[in-house]
Amino acid sequence: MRGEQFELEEDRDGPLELLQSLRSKATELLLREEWEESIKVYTEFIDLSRRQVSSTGGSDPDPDSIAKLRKSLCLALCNRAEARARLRDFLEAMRDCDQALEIEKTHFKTLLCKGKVLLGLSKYSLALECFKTALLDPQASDNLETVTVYIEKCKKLEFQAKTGAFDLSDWILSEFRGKCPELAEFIGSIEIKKSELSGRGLFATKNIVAGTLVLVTKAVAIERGILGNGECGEKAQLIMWKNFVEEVTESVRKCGRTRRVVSALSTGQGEDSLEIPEIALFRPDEAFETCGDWKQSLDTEKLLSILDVNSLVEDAVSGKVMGKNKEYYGVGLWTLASFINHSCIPNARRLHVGDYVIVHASRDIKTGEEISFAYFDVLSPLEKRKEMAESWGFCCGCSRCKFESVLYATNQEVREFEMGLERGVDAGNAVYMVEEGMKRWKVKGKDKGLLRASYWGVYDEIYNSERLMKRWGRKIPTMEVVVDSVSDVVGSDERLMKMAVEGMMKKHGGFSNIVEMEKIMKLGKGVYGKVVSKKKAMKTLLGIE
Ligand SMILES: C[S@@+](CC[C@H](N)C(=O)[O-])C[C@H]1O[C@@H](n2cnc3c(N)ncnc32)[C@H](O)[C@@H]1O
Repeated sequence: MRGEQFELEEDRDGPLELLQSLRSKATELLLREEWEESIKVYTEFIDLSRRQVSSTGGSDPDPDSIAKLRKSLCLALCNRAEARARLRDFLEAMRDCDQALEIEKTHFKTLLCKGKVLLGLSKYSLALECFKTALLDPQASDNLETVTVYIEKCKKLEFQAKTGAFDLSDWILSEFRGKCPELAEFIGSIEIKKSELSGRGLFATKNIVAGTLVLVTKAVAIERGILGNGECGEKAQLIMWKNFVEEVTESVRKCGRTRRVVSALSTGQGEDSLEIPEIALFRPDEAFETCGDWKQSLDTEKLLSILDVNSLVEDAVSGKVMGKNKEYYGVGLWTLASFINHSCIPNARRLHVGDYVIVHASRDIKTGEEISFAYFDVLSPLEKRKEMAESWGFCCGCSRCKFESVLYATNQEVREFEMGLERGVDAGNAVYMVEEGMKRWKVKGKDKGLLRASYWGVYDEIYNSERLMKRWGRKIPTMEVVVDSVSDVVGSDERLMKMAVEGMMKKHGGFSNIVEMEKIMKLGKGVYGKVVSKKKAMKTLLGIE
C-alpha cells in the first residue's frame, strides 16, 4: 500500500496538500481496520480529487498531473470498495469498483476486490471472469497464488450452484476440524406457489429422491451465543435477539435485493393475499440486476413481524447443526427457506453449516408435492401438536391433523386411550392397545404410521426395555415394522435412525446384515442428505464406525 502512495509532493498548493493528508489518514484508518471512518475520509478524498481533476483539466491541462490524480482516484475508489466490502455493503462496494475500473480497466487490486465482492454476492461466474481478467495484469505475477486460489474457489462454487453436488464427507471425517467448507447458494427443482396449508409454499417441479438437496441459502443475518440457564439465559436470548434484529436491519438497509426478498416474506397476516414471487428473485445471478436498486423501504414494525414469523433456530427438531459447539444457540433468517410451511407429515429436513442452511428431502417427493419441514416435534400426539402450532401462531392445516381430528372427534375409545396415556399407563399395554385399537378403528396401511408417530413415546419406551419386550414383544409389531411405517409418513428422523441402529446391534451384535444396513443408510441419507456421499462419513455420523 505504501508503495502506491500519492506522488504530488512537488505541487505545494492547498488542495493537493489537503489531498495528500486525507489520503494518508484514510490509508491509516484502513490499515487499522476502522472501516466506517476510512470510508468517510476516502469519500472526502474522492470528492476533492474529482473536483481537482475537472478544474485541472479545465484551465491549464497538465497531462502528467491529471494522470497522477486519476491514478490516485482509482486507488482510493478501490480502497473504499474494500472497506465497504468488509462491512458487507456489497452494492456500494461494486459501484466503487466499477468506477475505479472506468479509470483503469485492468487495475489489479480493484479486479481482486470486485471478484471478492461478486463472491460475497454469490455471483460465481462473474467473479471467475473478474479473477481471470486480473491474471492478465502485470501485477498478477507477484500474486499468482492468491488469484489461483480464488479462481479454483469460483470454479468449485459455480459447479455446486449449477449441480447441487455438495460433499461434506471430508470435513465430517476430519471431525469438523478447520473452517467449515465454503458453500454455494443452490436452488433445486422447486417453485413458489399458493399452498393449501396457508399463503405460499415451496413445491417440487420434479420427482425428488430422499436425500437430494432442495436448496442451499446463506443467512441474511445470524446471531449465535451461549445462553446459560434461568434468568441469565433469558436475558442472553433477549440480547441476541436485539443484535439479530439490528443485523437484519443493517443488511436490509444496505442492499436493495435483500430488502426486496425480505419484504416478500410473510408477517403472519393475510397470507392468502400475498404476492407469489418468482423463484428467480432468489437466484443471485438473476435477481441482483433487477432489484439491486430497489428503493422501497421496510418499516421496523413490519420487519419485526417478518422476523417473528420467519426466523429459524438452528437447533430445531427437523434440523441438524454441523461442526459447531453444541452449547451454542443460533437464530437466523434464510429467505427462500422461509417459504417452507410446516407439516406434521414433513418431507424435508435442514442442515446448518456455517451461515448456510441446506434443505434436503427426508423422503421421496413427487412432482407437484409441497415441500415441508417440521417446525416442532411431530412424533407427538395431536393435542400436543396443536399446542405447539398455537405457540407458533397458527392452526395446522395438514392432512395428518385433519385425519386425527376426525378420528378423535368420532371415537370415544381414542379419547379414553389418550386420557390413559396422560395418567401414565404401562408403555407395553399402551402400544398393545393402539395396535389392537387400529384394527377396530379401521386405521389401515400408511395411516397406521400416523398414529404410531403420534404415540411414538410409548413405542420408544417398549423397544428400549428388555423387560417390556419380554412381556409384550410377541403381541406387538417388530421395531423394524414400526420404524418403517413411521419414517414412511414423517420422513427420516434422528430418533428413528438411532432406534434402527440400536435394534440392529442388539439383534445381530454388529452391522453385518446387508439388508438392514441398507435401510439404516437410507434413514441416514434422509436425516443428513446427500451432502454426505462417502459411506465412511455417513457411518461416522450414524455412530457405527
Ligand atoms: C415461515 S412462514 C411459511 C410461508 C408462508 N406460508 C408464506 O406464505 O410466506 C410461516 C407461516 O406460514 C403459515 N403456516 C406454515 N405452516 C402451516 C400449516 N401447516 N398450517 C397452517 N399455516 C401454516 C403460518 O401462518 C406461519 O406463521
